[in-house]
Amino acid sequence: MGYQKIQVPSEGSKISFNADGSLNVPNNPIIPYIEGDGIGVDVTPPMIEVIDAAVAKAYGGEKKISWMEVYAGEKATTVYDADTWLPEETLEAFKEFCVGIKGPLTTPVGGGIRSLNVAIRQELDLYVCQRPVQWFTGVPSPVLKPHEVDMVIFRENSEDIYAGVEWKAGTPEADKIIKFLREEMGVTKIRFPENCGIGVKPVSEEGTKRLVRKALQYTVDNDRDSLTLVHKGNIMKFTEGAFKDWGYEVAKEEFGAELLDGGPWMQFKNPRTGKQIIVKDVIADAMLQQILLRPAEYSVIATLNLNGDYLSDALAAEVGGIGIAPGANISDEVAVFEATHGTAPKYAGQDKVNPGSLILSGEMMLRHMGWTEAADLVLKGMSGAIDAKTVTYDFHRLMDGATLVKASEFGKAIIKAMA
Ligand SMILES: NC(=O)C1=CN([C@@H]2O[C@H](COP(=O)(O)OP(=O)(O)OC[C@H]3O[C@@H](n4cnc5c(N)ncnc54)[C@H](OP(=O)(O)O)[C@@H]3O)[C@@H](O)[C@H]2O)C=CC1
Ligand SMILES: O=C(O)CCC(=O)C(=O)O
Ligand SMILES: [Mg+2]
Repeated sequence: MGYQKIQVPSEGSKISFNADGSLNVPNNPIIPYIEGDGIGVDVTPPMIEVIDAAVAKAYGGEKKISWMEVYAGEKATTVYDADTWLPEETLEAFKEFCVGIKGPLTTPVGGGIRSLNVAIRQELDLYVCQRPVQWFTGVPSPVLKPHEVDMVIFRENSEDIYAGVEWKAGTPEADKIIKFLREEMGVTKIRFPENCGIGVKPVSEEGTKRLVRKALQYTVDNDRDSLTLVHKGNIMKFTEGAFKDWGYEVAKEEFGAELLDGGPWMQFKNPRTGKQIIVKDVIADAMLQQILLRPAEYSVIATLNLNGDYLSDALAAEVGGIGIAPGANISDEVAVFEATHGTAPKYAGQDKVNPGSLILSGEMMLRHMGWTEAADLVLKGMSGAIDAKTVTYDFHRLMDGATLVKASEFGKAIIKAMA
């Protein structure tokens, strides 16, 4: 399509799909990226530099990414107009080019615009938020055995209270919903019905099953030994509880899982390796304790949107913090890779923060594209830079004898360590 402000690179071509549903990645793919608000200016350039260096080293010039800037957030309001935060053509570009990456975008608390990050996930139906949590040797950690932390969160990305279906206290809309609940639905448990905000938590069978299906398939493909459904189903029975029940149903109906010792846990054999896979569930509050005290017992996690948000940052803290926690938002057609952290406004523009989260999101992107040699080099570079104790402020403040480097210098240290 013709774009208004987006400059499509003259070199390069689109990633597309083969008839069997696999990705067809040309040697010179065009990859759209959003720089991001706040520290976006600090982490996006090193990400591009590191990914380009890994691709060049892995393929000796045979492959190369053509980066294409697309706009969202504050930058969009300057490139387009003051009211345009998420241009339609940005979404179109992600759809057309199938694979992209983004820096963080600001969301005001309380009032103002709704989350652009959530809007991108909703508009493109990126229903899986995949966030791997893995420790790099030498990274400072508050847990005793950080090497035991190796989990992959599959967070449902399109439903739940996170979808933003809510009304402000005192508005006619909130009052109307409260009146309906009390007068037509017999609800007596709204403690203070006057001046009360109301939020809705949609959780569907379809939304749950497509997420859990992806998580179980990942468990099989990556020879993981368990999948844990994390929920608060004791309290929210028909949303979080239903998520658990539908999750077990997918395991039973689509993966042949059977009850383990009378249930509710289940098990099935990995059809690829013959190894046992346990499907279990843990209540969300207990899970926040479990991941600290018994991390070795958890591998793949499937959970609803808000739980997944909380778990992502909590788990990231165990392996060095959100400065190094990557992520991906994936649908059946489009994937947009994204750091777990936000815009950290107090550090914006200082070339100070850890670009590791976005760089590792880039690593996930390369793996998604099938460019595994380049992805492996990014991991090698990251490990090497940390081994050499050349680290940004977040690691430096917790590491003895380390050399403090800027965001851009950390990128260069990664590239140096790829050699
Ligand atoms: N996907 C997205 O785009 C996301 C956007 N946001 C948005 O970002 C804004 C700010 O949110 P906030 O709650 O402050 O959360 P942030 O993730 O932006 O920052 C919280 C703290 O995490 C640490 N941190 C974050 N990024 C890095 C990094 N790259 N390197 C090292 N440390 C880092 C800093 O800790 P310390 O102070 O200890 O140095 C920082 O103060 C909000 O508008 C929020 O809505 C939030 C999350 C995700
Ligand atoms: O969209 C936002 O502002 C916050 C999103 C967030 O924290 C996340 O997805 O992890
Ligand atoms: Mg978050």
